[in-house]
Order: sequence, then C-alpha cells, then structure tokens
Amino acid sequence: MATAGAPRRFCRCACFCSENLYVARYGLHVRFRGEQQLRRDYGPILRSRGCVSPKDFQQLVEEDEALAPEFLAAAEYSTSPGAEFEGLLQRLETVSGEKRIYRVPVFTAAFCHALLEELEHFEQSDMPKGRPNTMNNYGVLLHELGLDEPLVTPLRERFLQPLMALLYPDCGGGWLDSHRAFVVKYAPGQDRELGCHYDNAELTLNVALGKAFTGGALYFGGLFQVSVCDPGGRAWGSRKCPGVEHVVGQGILHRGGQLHGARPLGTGERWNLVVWLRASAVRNRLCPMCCRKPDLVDDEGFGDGFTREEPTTVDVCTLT
Ligand SMILES: O=C(O)CCC(=O)C(=O)O
Ligand SMILES: [Fe+2]
Repeated sequence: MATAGAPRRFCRCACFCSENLYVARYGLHVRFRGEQQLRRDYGPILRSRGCVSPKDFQQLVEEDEALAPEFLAAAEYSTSPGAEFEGLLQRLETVSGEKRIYRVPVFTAAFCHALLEELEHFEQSDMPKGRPNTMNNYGVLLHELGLDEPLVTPLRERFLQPLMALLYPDCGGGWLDSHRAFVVKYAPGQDRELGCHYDNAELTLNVALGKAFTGGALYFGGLFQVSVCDPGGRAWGSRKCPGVEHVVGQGILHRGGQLHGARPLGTGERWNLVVWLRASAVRNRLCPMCCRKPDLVDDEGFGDGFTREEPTTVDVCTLT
C-alpha cells in the first residue's frame, strides 16, 4: 500500500528510443530492437511499400535513426530527475546567451535526405498545396504531407517539450500544446530571402535540411515586444549583426518574439523545417501578434494555438 504523502518522482518509460519510431520514407511506425526483428515483424508491409532490395533495407535501418544522438541525449537529460538549465546548456551550443538562442543537431543526415525526397515528390505532385505562412511563398505544410501527427507531434511532446521547459520556462516552454510546422524553400527564381519578422509562436525550432547552397544565414535582433516600444532599438533591421549559418540536420532554438530574418540565398537551394511551438496557457492571455487579449475566432485543427472552453451543452430533454 502506498504511504500517504510519500514523495513521488515522475519517470519515463525506457521505450522512449525504441517504440513507435516513424519511418518517413515508408509512412510507417515501427518498433525497433535490431535489424532481424525489424525484418521479421515488418518485412511484408515494408515490401508492399517499396522496401524490396537489400540496399533498400540497409537504407531503412540507417534512416530509422532519424534523431541525432545529441538531440536524444539533450532530451533524455531534460527528462531526468534533477535536470537543470546549466546541465542542459552543456549539451547544446549557445549561439547567443543574451538572446537565448541555442543550436543542437536534431536529425541525422540520412533522415534529412529522405525527408527532402518526400518533399520534392510532394512538390511535383498535383496535390492541393497551401503556403507555409504569410511570408514564404514556397515550401510545404507538414500536415499536407501527412507528417504532422506521426512526426511533429511526437517530436514536440516527447523531445522538445522537456528541453524547452528548461530553456524557456518563462515563455511557456513547459506548456507547449500545439504547433504549426512547415518547410520553407529558397531557390533561384523563387523566394531568396526573408525579411525581419517575429513568429506567431512562443518558441521556434528551425532545422536545416539541405541541399547545397551559399548564403541564407539567419540574423537575429531584439525582442519584438521591446522593439515596438523602442524605435531606437530597431538596429536589428541592419544587416550588421553576425549571421547564424545553417548546418544540415542542426536546429536553432529561439523565442518566437525574437526578431529575425534570412539573408539572401547566393547559389543552390535551401530547405528548412520550421516548427512554431505554441502554448495556449501563454497566448490565451496575450496574442503574440497584436499584443492584446486575443479576440477568439473558431478555426480548424490547432487553429493558431489559442483555446477556449466549450460552453457546457445542456440536454433539454433531461430538463422536462
Ligand atoms: O528562412 C528561414 O530559415 C527562417 C524561416 C522563418 O523564420 C519563419 O518561417 O518563421
Ligand atoms: Fe520566423
């Protein structure tokens, strides 16, 4: 029998890194213990989805490792008892301590490659496509690709949430409950740069997927909420501040309100996965876009991440 008032420790299950792994190339969730088990349990379904030759299989085993070991280690540390901000910092690169911008490898190169292939197939298809956001004209919304639930939701819930809770507890890092995930694409003749802006998000993850390109570095200024009240602080618009270069597979973590933009692409094509992470507990009080109490309008799916209590419905038949 449990003793009343005994201290409790929250734990996680060891299946964290082996159960329910998503293989983007074949649109399948798998349990992974090793190559033999994978072949035994998933051979027929994988073959039916085009994983036929030994080379396909080898590629799959490599791709199964979608998440970079550094990211797994940082997330695992963040969920461990007694985890602290300082300890997590040792597992990340601090891009700017003052601006609270961090970098960590998120995806393996093999996974970035497989995801890019999926994105290009989708782009060439005649499936209906929306724009990633009001600023980028080219790219893909992850939910249109069917990757929101299998890829982004687990990424947010299992890995990003514990990490963000330690890094940004004051910005809803521990209360993330929805996201908007999209891939932005820059190429000659298409979008080439992105003006300075703030995100409709409490926190943002931006992961470089490739391909080979020059230019396109991110630049960061001050906080939007501070700058709008301080026109003198708008030096962020100047392109003098040092840029943050992209490294394939690596993610940049920043606050959504941190003003930022992307410098012009030189050559090649740049694709980045951007996840706008939202905490309704924060935004329900103050809309990050208009800095006022949100004027809520019904929407589809996660909407823009605000929530409202549904009015309780009363069954009139029971009233008679
Ligand atoms: O071009 C990029 O990688 C940045 C994109 C971005 O900041 C955004 O879409 O909010
Ligand atoms: Fe942005």
